Amino acid sequence: MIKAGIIGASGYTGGELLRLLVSHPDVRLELATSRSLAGKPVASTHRHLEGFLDLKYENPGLEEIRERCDVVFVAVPHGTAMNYVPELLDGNTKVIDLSADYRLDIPVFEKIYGIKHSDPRNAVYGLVELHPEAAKEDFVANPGCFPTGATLAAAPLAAAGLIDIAVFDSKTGISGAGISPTETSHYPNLAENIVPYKLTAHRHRAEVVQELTRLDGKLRNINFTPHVIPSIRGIFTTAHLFTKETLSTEDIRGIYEEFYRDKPFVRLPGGVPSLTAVRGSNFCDIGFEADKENNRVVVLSAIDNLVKGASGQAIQNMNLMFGLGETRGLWLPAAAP
Ligand SMILES: NC(=O)C1=CN([C@@H]2O[C@H](COP(=O)(O)OP(=O)(O)OC[C@H]3O[C@@H](n4cnc5c(N)ncnc54)[C@H](OP(=O)(O)O)[C@@H]3O)[C@@H](O)[C@H]2O)C=CC1
Ligand SMILES: CC(=O)N[C@@H](CCC(=O)OP(=O)(O)O)C(=O)O
Repeated sequence: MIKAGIIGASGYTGGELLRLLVSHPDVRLELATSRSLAGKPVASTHRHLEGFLDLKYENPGLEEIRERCDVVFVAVPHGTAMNYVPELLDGNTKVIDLSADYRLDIPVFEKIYGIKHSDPRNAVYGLVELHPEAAKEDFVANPGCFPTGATLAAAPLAAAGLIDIAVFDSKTGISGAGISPTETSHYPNLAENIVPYKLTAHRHRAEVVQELTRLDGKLRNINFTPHVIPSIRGIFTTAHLFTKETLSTEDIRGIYEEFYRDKPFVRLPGGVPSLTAVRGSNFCDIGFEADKENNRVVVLSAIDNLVKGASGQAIQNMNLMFGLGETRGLWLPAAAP
């Protein structure tokens, strides 16, 4: 059994890691850390786990965490994960970081986040569908939630060198903002509302640019605008991809089917994808339609931000890093109505 630990287990992605790992056939949950809740039962705050685990939150030193765990998921805010990762990697423990600290080249990270990086190491970007080499690593940077949905929506056309301009319009549920309440998450501000933010310069744009330009070095014009919607989970992305050639919907289907062949968590169900069809699952559902008149392809993607956008994708990475089947413990349908 793989002994797994979670740093930052009291948060939303921590809770989702616990939910998925508690029934993973090859994992034993060894450790859930919290600075503020040490000594309290994990199920006293993650109420959905009542009856599933006896763990109590702990707050041990990094050396002890390393000794007790074969894998550690770091689920703390960006700018703080880099305080944990170097010492965790100072042994045989594998580490998957859910924060943004190791997703970008360091100069790009420092510019976008305004944070001085304290650790010079690089990590593989763990978007498994594009980076199978992550399986060979002991340390993986788990992708951002918006970039997962946006990059998967555009990757096949980028890899074919067909995109001229990419415009991503994404809508997220509020759990993307983490467990601490904010003005935006206050019920009267969000219910019956839609809140666009960081209209032209959201920090996740850099991840989408990094990944799409890896696929097509000539692609320059990449735009991203996020919105918060009054739902708890899910990211729905509408990508307007202006193409260099006129494509038909059938052309696009051929390109996407070929690109995502043997990628179990990307589905092309036909028609318009739905957040409810992926909620609680590790799937990314993609739909598309050609607008021949304007050389535009509209691609739609739906993910659960806490699963494919964070904790599920982290477990997908863990499975591959330990030589397990990619879908192990993750082959679950959505909690649709
Ligand atoms: N929510 C989402 O949809 C996604 C989140 N992520 C990333 O995953 C990471 C975790 O996100 P999320 O679970 O939403 O965050 P939360 O705010 O819900 O939880 C983070 C937890 O980390 C602990 N923490 C906070 N500050 C520090 C610190 N300075 N040092 C150590 N521990 C700290 C807190 O626990 P305590 O105070 O009990 O110690 C807190 O419960 C973040 O980097 C986030 O950006 C990535 C993809 C999607
Ligand atoms: C609604 C909301 O605030 N979402 C967050 C993104 C979610 C997140 O956790 O970002 P990472 O994937 O980089 O960790 C934001 O816009 O900053």
